[in-house]
Amino acid sequence: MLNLISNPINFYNQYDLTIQSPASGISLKGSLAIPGDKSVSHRALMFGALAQGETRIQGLLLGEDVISTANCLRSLGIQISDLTAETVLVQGEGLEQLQEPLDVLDAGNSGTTMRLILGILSAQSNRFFTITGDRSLRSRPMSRVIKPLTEMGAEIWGRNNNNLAPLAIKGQKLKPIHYFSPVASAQVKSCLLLTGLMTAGKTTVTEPALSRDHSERMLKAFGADITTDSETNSVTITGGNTLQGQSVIVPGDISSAAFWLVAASIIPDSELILTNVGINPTRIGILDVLGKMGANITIENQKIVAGEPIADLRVRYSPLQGCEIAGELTVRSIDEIPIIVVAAALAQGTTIIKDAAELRVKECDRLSVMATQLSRMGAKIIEHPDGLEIQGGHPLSGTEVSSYDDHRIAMSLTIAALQASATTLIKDATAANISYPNFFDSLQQVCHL
Ligand SMILES: O=C(O)C1=C[C@@H](OP(=O)(O)O)[C@@H](O)[C@H](O)C1
Ligand SMILES: C=C(OP(=O)(O)O)C(=O)O
Repeated sequence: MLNLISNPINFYNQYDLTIQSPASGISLKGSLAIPGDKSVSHRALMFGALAQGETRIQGLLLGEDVISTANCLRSLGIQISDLTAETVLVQGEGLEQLQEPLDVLDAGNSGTTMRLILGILSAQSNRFFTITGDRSLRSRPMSRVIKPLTEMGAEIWGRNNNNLAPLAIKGQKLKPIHYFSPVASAQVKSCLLLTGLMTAGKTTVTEPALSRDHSERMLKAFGADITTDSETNSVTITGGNTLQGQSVIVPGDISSAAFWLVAASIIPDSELILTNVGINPTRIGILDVLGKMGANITIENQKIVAGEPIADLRVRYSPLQGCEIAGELTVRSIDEIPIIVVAAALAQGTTIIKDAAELRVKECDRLSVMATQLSRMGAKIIEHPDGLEIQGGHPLSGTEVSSYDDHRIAMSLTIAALQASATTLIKDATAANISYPNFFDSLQQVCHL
């Protein structure tokens, strides 16, 4: 644990972090309980709201994105108990019982909240809804869900030819479709599954590669009629089945564990144990990427909890080599690419990341921001339209960098700064609270001088 007198990690003010490289270096040691999975937390709240009876959620993530989902659902008339309690209770109202809110719903910074809720609202007949978000979310494409929803008969209006929030939705009775999504996106798939749940007949979504399948698993557990076809990456829901409230145990988020997996791999003499991490096969691209790079990670105490596989991950320092990441591996590590860029910058040799154009429409343009901010610290990165080429092994040195208010960039730059010489100032580092509220406390806990 850090001695506070010589603590090199300090908040410079309310938002910005400084990390000063200590002369003797640091190492990371200890055990961390990883906070709840963000994707699973959003779904537990939403499916609980649509179910009959009570849903009990243990391990809900208290990140700002999940709080946005809870606030939207409360504005739609759903009772949700104190989010800080060990078990959060959601009193479900059934499939089409949401109330018309008196004000604009606010999805904050959360793409998952906005896209999944659009699927629910579109099918709430004879009610009118408006939804917006923060500056980042108002610039993210919503036509990817509005287009298929409109094919089902939904009425949705927005800026930029019905693409950008604020959006207005008039709930309707809808008709089922078979949608061939041009992007592998769990948000598109989950949005349409939710609409399909409330629409008579069979709604099918086929995607070019399998995106995370938490909705399929959890909807099935709540009693929905869902079938999947792994050969065609298709999922079909038959509408009309009521959902029944369930007990959900949220696994630790592997996307949050990823920062520690990379940090301990690149910082000499480190060893961390990350407990109760979700290892759903659609989410563990980061383990495959780090495996290809030569990381030393072992998976221990595997078990299935509430329909999701979990395990403890032990990671020890190990010199990394560059590798290529493309195709379905990119899809399975999509949120981890920013921290993979840090691993690649400190690895020997070249890393090539392809098929990652989706990163340009996340909370910020994550390809461009990681390339520019890490290059300011001395990394050698070439940007391509759909990816990055990182020439590893160039030493990093501290300077002023910005998170662009993106949680994953904030945490990735923090880990890079631990291996940089001199002092790094990370503007808007507190963006980390979107998905990892105690990230900096955990960092203090495992940092050893
Ligand atoms: O469904 C989800 O919970 C998510 C899906 C992914 O987005 P896309 O569906 O846009 O790929 C991911 O990037 C996001 O962090 C969470
Ligand atoms: C892209 C992300 O989330 P969302 O799309 O829900 O804003 C993320 O958490 O990295």
